[in-house]
Amino acid sequence: MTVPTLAEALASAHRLFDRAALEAAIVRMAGEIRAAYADGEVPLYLTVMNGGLPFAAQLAFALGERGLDLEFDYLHATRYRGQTSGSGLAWLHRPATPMQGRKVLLADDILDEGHTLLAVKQWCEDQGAVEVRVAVLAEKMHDRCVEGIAADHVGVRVPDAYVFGYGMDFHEQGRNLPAIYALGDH
Ligand SMILES: O=P(O)(O)OC[C@H]1O[C@H](OP(=O)(O)OP(=O)(O)O)[C@H](O)[C@@H]1O
Ligand SMILES: Nc1nc2[nH]cnc2c(=O)[nH]1
Repeated sequence: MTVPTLAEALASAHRLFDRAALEAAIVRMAGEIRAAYADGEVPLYLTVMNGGLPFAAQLAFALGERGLDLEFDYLHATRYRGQTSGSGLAWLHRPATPMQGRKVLLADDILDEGHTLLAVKQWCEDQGAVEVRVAVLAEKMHDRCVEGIAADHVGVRVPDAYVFGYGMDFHEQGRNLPAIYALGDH
C-alpha cells in the first residue's frame, strides 16, 4: 500500500486548533489538575507513548509551574500502529514503577473509542493504583466510546474525523506539527 505523504494529507485537511489555542488549553487544564492534587501527594505521571509525548511534556511544565511535583514514567500501548483505524491493543512497554497505593495521572493525546485508555486504566488499577485520573489533549465527539472510560481533563474537543498533529500521527508522519488538523471537511 502506498502511504500518502504528509504534504498530501495537509492539502486535504484543515487546521482545527493552532499552537496558541492548544497551549492555552493546556494551561487551563493544568489549573484544574493542580486543584485535583491539593493534598500534597506526588502523582505517578504516566505518558502514553507515542502520541502523548508533546502534550505530556507541556502539561508537566505547566503543573511544575503551579507547584505540583510529578514522578515520571511512561508506557506504550498502541492499537492504530500508524494506520487510520484501530485494531487489537498491543502493549509495547509497561511502566516499571510500582503503583500499589499510588495516585496515577495518565497523559495521552486523544480519547477516541476509548479502548486504549480503558485498558491502560484497568491495568493501573490491577497494579494497585488507588486513583487513576485521565488527561487528554483532545476528545473526539461521537457516541462510539466504550463504557467504563472518560477523561477527567480535556484540552479540546475534536469532530468525528481522523486528526493529526501535536503528537498525533498521519501514518507515523506529522506528529511534530504544532497544531491539530482534521482530514476531510469536518
Ligand atoms: O481511544 P482509542 O480509539 O483507543 O484511540 C486512542 C489512542 O490511539 C492513539 O494511539 P496509537 O494506537 O495510534 O499509538 P501511538 O500513540 O503510538 O500513535 C492515541 O495516542 C491513543 O492512545
Ligand atoms: N492520529 C490519530 N490517532 C488516533 N487514535 C485514535 N483516534 C485517532 C485520530 O483521530 N488520529
